Amino acid sequence: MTPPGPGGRFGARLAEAVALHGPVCVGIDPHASLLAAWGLDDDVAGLERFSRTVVEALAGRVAALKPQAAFFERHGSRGVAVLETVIAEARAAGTLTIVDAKRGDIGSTMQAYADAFCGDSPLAGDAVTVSPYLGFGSLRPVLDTAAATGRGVFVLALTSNPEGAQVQHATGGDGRSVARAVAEAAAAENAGATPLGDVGLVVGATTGTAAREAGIDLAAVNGPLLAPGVGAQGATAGDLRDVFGDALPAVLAASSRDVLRAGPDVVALREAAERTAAQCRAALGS
Ligand SMILES: O=C(O)c1cc(=O)[nH]c(=O)n1[C@@H]1O[C@H](COP(=O)(O)O)[C@@H](O)[C@H]1O
Repeated sequence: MTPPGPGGRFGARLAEAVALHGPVCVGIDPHASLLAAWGLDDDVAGLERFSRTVVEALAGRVAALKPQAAFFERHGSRGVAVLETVIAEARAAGTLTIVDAKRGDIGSTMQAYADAFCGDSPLAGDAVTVSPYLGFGSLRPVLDTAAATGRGVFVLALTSNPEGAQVQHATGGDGRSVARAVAEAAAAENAGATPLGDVGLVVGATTGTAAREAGIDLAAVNGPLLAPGVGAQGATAGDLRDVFGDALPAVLAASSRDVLRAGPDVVALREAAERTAAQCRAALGS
């Protein structure tokens, strides 16, 4: 049975949210060091206070929130329960969530991940990040479940970390790099969708001209382009132009620590998110 989705197609809902709030997604990454900086203990109560403060500060004010599952999982099942609360509270406030879980496995297991993150489960947000390194085809269950429930999928293509290049720029027998093959497979999923398809890519804001050099036509992907790395990893809003070229209208810049450092004061968190959104809007000309 197809579980009920969150309402409407993801690509369209994201485009609407970006038009309203700007092209920025704020990551909820409750690092132990951030909990300490906020005067909270590194335990489930601290995690919950931190995460709910971010939702209270930013829900209804940013295009999307991106909880990083690892920071919840490191607290065990009670941490995962906090992640479920974050997803539910953001949804109640009408704010999209991208659950950053970066899952990837053989197809039969991928269906279980699809059920968890795109099905009738409290861990299902509006979109999920996935890893294509068991083969793009292994993602089929999550692509199909997401499509059936109105959710989105962000597939790693050119990640923001320097080590990613070793795998992502490797060339296959057909002469295409791994990243280019991933981008073209995503484009095939999004063919004909307007204004944006539901299968996005992750392309780090730190990757400079790598996409162009690899012959990747990011505009042809016709899906949202999640660009982490703005702020703490050294990328600026201005770098987005170089990275994305004529694909800029599809970009959703992501920043976590750079915004979260402004907390725990909710007004300061809002100002930090607004500042990032204004810089990205200016850089993207949107
Ligand atoms: O999928 C992601 O969001 C992601 C992909 C990537 O290539 N690089 C990357 O940093 N991320 C995530 O984006 C967040 C970056 O956090 P900050 O560096 O604090 O802004 C982390 O949760 C990362 O796991």
